[in-house]
Amino acid sequence: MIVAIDGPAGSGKSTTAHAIADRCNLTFLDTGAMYRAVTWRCLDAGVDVSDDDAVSAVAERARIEFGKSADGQTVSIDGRDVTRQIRTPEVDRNVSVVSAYPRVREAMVARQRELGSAGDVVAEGRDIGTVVFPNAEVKVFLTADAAARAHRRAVQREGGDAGCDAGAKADAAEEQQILRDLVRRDKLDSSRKESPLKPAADAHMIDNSALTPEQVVQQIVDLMEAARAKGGAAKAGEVAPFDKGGEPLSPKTDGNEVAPAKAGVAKNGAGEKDAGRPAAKAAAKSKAAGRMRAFAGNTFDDYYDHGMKEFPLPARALLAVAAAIVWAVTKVLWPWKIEDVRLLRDDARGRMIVMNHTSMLDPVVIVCDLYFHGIRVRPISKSEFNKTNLVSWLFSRAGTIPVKRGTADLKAVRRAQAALTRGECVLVFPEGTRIKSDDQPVTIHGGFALMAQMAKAPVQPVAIVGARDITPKGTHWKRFGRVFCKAGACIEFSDLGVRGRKQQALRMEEVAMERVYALRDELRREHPGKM
Ligand SMILES: Nc1ncnc2c1ncn2[C@@H]1O[C@H](COP(=O)(O)OP(=O)(O)O)[C@@H](O)[C@H]1O
Ligand SMILES: Nc1ccn([C@@H]2O[C@H](COP(=O)(O)OP(=O)(O)O)[C@@H](O)[C@H]2O)c(=O)n1
Repeated sequence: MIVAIDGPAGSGKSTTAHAIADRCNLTFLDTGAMYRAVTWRCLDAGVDVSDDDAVSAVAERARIEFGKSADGQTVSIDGRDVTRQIRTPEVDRNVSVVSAYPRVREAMVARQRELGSAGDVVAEGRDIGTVVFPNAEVKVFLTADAAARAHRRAVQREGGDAGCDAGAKADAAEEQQILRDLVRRDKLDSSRKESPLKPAADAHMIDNSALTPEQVVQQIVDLMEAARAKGGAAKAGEVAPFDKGGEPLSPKTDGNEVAPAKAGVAKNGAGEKDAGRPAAKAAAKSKAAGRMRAFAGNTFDDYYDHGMKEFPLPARALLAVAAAIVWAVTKVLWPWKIEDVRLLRDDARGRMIVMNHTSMLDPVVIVCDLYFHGIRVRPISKSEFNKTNLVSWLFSRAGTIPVKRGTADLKAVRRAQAALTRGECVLVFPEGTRIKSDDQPVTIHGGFALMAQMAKAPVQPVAIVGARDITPKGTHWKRFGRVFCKAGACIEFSDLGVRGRKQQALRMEEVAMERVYALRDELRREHPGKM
């Protein structure tokens, strides 16, 4: 299970996350400590924190590790233990500037996913529920009023603990200064362009101004239990989820792995035991984590296994240029428009997008539109397309995941699951082939529901009309013409009204395709003559 705790400074995230990790035997991931460590490294090395490039270079090169000591968790950067150094007022004052740089965030998020990859994590920070683990089963946004938070921090600086001692006092002038710094940092964190501090749409808000730490922990443990009951852990005899190595997951893991584990994260009392778990073992073996290096002999599989934002720089640059060209050309030749596009763009979660299939323009529309809104889409493509190395090369850089049709291609299922869990969208055409006329027989391939279910991701229906007309049956000529798409609301497994994983997957197949065809029919009514 992944538990995401976000909130402003001094709201009790670390205290709460630490206690939950201890109580529920989860890995504790303190993401703020990572931004602090980078900030400390820059200050220590005399790097100007207002220099985006210089700071980003430090972050991209940094090796950040967590460890354990008698006092709790330790953090080191490039081999230096900086557990205490990262908590100074100087780091406090500079960390929000450092954490606002996009390349710093990209490097930290990749490392956080890597550290959390074996699953069973409680991670705390500012963007955990929105960006780092958007498919976390439990998301909490902790708040407390600013004066209470400043008081807690002032007491903490003086070696006390407001959580244990409600009457603890701190120096009033110091407290005022902390309050000013904290309000300034909250403002910077909430107003930055990249991953600002904000609650995820599905986060539970907990204002703990008047709650004890124990009460907060209990509330979250209750939410975890409710989530577990709702998710209905995979039962014996039903669809068995698979880990990265192809082994069925143990009942304790839940398929929420995002990428394989590497050593270095402090696990609360479960280190050795976990190393023996099949999922963790297999994950440790795989290479699918962290940024890929350019010209390092990357294979096609490396591309299928990595997040698109982890592709090497030349591949990302190529994709940006290709997306811009394809967008411009298709907009001129077949002016296309997506109705209700907000439903697609304004959701940070990894979603399984399902669509009717009429032409090669269909994936282009979705992939390009979402690309320019920061959302990466992985189309599932027939492996028959990959006839030559050149095609495989191009398709792998475009983010496609190949599937061997007519087989239970578990590799493709696991790759799609990993992509969804990372927060990427996966695009599937369940009709399997381009449908050129309404009397063409259609067989729906339902694997998409299983992939979504394993990643605990919703399914989003989309329909397209008009694209069929640009390549009429029997010709290769392309006609000009307008193309219309329409996005539907996400369908959640929990809203299907059926119990049991198998039944839910079957129902999802039906409901999702019904919605796709209902959207298509609406488009046909709105744009008479478009098929
Ligand atoms: N519910 C609470 N009531 C009172 N004090 C709290 C509460 N939760 C945390 N604290 C105290 O506030 C201080 C800051 O908490 P911390 O967990 O470090 O916050 P954050 O990680 O959000 O910055 C700590 O000394 C902690 O013991
Ligand atoms: N996920 C995260 C975590 C922290 N941060 C940044 O790192 C700073 C320090 O985070 P922290 O969690 O250690 O801060 P406190 O809440 O403990 O004071 C924050 O003010 C943010 O600027 C972030 O941008 N994203």
